[in-house]
Amino acid sequence: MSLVKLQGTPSCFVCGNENDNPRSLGLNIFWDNESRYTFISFIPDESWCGYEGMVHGGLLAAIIDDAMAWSIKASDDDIYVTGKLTISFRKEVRCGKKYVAHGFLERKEGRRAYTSAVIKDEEGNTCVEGGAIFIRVK
Ligand SMILES: CCCCCCCCCC(=O)SCCNC(=O)CCNC(=O)[C@H](O)C(C)(C)COP(=O)(O)OP(=O)(O)OC[C@H]1O[C@@H](n2cnc3c(N)ncnc32)[C@H](O)[C@@H]1OP(=O)(O)O
Repeated sequence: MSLVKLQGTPSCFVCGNENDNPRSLGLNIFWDNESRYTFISFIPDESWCGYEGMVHGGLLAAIIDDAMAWSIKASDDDIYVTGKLTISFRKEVRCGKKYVAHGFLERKEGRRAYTSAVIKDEEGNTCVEGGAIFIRVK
């Protein structure tokens, strides 16, 4: 692994900082230059829950969205917004356990960027899978 820390977006709910967005999760985004994916490590706390002890799926979708957005940004300064987001929850994500998210840029076609992402637990099990089409803003 050869991880580079990306700057984050100060106001972002996922990768922002507490000064610009007190409600941000404040997650650090890294880019792996060798494997060419984003790397986000996190340990959810109880405030992330839907059902008790189980992390809210919408919040996991936000992390997946960010992991994919940054997989484009790592090699492209243009602004892309999420046009279509798909997500599959394969295994519950529990508060207090450690997880990693990876986002991959698959390909670009015109203004579209096709991406994918996963969230895995410490044992390497895939808990969440995502895919998205991002659209480059004119
Ligand atoms: C990396 C740093 C930042 C990290 C933090 C932020 C990450 C978070 C990312 C987000 O969550 S962004 C917020 C959620 N997304 C939005 O609010 C986007 C709202 N939608 C729009 O603004 C417009 O619908 C959009 C800019 C996506 C498209 O409108 P346009 O009028 O510019 O495009 P147009 O409709 O002409 O379509 C352009 C191309 O995109 C394609 N397209 C548009 N929407 C699509 C869609 N939903 N699914 C698939 N393809 C789509 C469309 O078919 C077409 O393909 P072709 O060029 O090949 O003809």
